[in-house]
Amino acid sequence: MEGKITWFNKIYIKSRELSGLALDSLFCFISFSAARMSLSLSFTHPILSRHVYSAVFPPPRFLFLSPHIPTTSRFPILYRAPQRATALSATAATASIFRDTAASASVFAGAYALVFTFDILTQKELIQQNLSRKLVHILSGLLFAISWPIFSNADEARYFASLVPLINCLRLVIHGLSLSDDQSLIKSVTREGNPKELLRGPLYYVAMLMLCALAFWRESPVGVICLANMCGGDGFADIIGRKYGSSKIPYNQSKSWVGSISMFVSGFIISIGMLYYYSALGYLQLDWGYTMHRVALISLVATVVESLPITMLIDDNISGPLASMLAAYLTFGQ
Ligand SMILES: C/C(=C\COP(=O)(O)O)CCC[C@H](C)CCC[C@H](C)CCCC(C)C
Ligand SMILES: Nc1ccn([C@@H]2O[C@H](COP(=O)(O)OP(=O)(O)O)[C@@H](O)[C@H]2O)c(=O)n1
Repeated sequence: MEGKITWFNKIYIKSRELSGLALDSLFCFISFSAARMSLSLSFTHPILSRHVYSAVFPPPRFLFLSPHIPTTSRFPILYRAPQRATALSATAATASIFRDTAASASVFAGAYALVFTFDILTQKELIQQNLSRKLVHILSGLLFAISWPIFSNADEARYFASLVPLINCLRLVIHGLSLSDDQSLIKSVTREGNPKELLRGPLYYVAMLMLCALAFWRESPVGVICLANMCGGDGFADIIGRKYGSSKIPYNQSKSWVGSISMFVSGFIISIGMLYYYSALGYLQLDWGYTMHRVALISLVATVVESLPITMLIDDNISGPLASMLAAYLTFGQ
């Protein structure tokens, strides 16, 4: 089946060189119909370097072999992926800059609001300080990754988005060195209220957000999977492991089986959720059969690395994300 399909796509590509839109549409329609009729058609074609869809999760409404022409999304605030390299006119470029500046400001305001909200909840003793910090850990990175589609389709959009973690890195350094005092930040983000704590876990965490936005952005599954495991997986490992983790891991008495299992399950579920979000907006074309297996492997790698007794050598906000990034890059190849 796979060999025949490879020949089919070679014919399709040749026909695209020789014919016009008519044959192009015909082949795409036939390919699309064949793909949807199969139970789990999945192949990667070296020329196309694409994964086609399984019929289980029908692809978003666009031609799965050809890039999709941007259309107005069901959610006008979110941009669908640009499917053909369209030269941006000067007007469009200016509009993109305004759009991305506004998006950066909004996301930055969201970051402030998130930390301020949990500070108030902690001050009013509505939630414990440890839980507050972990919820900030879980929500900050995931909401940051979820916000990426509000930026424009311009190539520079990722740099505007990365301004937010960059400014937060500066904020953490300034307050971590006690050059200025921000008790709201210190209480929401540190364990014992020591400003110097800002220079370790939180700083590495925000640096990873910036790295994922710059290096992978919306067009690669690697960044969102990495953040799903660092933010969601590690966050729930702490919350559930701290509460129910009586049975410790033999090689690391500060970590528990329940905590690690929680990390694996939440990292996997949140990764799939993020990938489906980006797939639904047209940024990713995934075969869900293979994707599920790959994501499970990546979450397992992240969980094992997080369980290792190496925190004194390297913070788990560095080791975990880097391990996830490497595993995701090797399995997804992009
Ligand atoms: C508590 C945090 C990290 C500590 O991790 P660990 O030591 O417990 O392993 C998270 C620190 C978050 C930071 C202060 C704020 C980051 C904001 C982010 C760049 C943008 C979020 C935007 C979104 C729309 C809320
Ligand atoms: N795999 C894990 C991870 C954390 N935990 C629990 O969560 C607490 C904090 O975990 P951690 O040291 O990784 O915290 P962070 O470095 O992520 O802030 C641990 O002391 C454990 O009680 C667990 O039981 N199992």
